[in-house]
Amino acid sequence: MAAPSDKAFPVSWDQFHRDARALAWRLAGAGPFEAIVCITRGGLVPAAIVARELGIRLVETVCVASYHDYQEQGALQVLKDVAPSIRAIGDGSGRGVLVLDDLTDTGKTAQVVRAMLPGAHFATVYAKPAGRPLIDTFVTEVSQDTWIYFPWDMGLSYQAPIQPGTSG
Ligand SMILES: O=P(O)(O)OC[C@H]1O[C@H](OP(=O)(O)OP(=O)(O)O)[C@H](O)[C@@H]1O
Ligand code: HPA
Ligand SMILES: [Mg+2]
Repeated sequence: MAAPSDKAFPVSWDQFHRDARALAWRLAGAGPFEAIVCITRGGLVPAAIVARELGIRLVETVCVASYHDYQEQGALQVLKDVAPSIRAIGDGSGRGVLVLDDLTDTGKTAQVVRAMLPGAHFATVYAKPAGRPLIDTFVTEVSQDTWIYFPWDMGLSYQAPIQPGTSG
């Protein structure tokens, strides 16, 4: 089991939209892409934004789950594979396919999907150092001991002041 992350990187909807759009700008020169494969569930959100920016209407999912408890990675499960019609792109290599996820952490998820589509272009909005070598394009790198808090996982709540004992 990995050590719990002690730094927090909270991301608002606005910031996520800006960062996903910045990813689309970087990807605009890396294509053309015939299809997007998004790694659910986190990849669904950047996939919607990038698909809109790059005009890609063929969007497929590969369903992978590994973090079953908060900050704890368990056995990686592929719940749904990539459709044969998408695997056939690029003469079966995946060339011309854009694989999208919200982030790469240990890189294990990207590694499993890379084995399915070796020639595909892999992109994430955020990357940690261990996963970075598996990703072709990303926007922001955070340290390995940082936990990224996505807007769909959060709600408004009271924040204690940095200086203890000074709350009003
Ligand atoms: O690089 P790794 O260490 O493999 O971790 C990265 C993966 O972990 C999270 O997905 P998760 O399995 O939690 O499922 P979710 O997208 O449904 O939240 C995240 O969305 C990435 O897909
Ligand atoms: O830093 C993270 N944040 C959210 N989900 C994650 N899944 C793996 N790492 C992370
Ligand atoms: Mg995921």
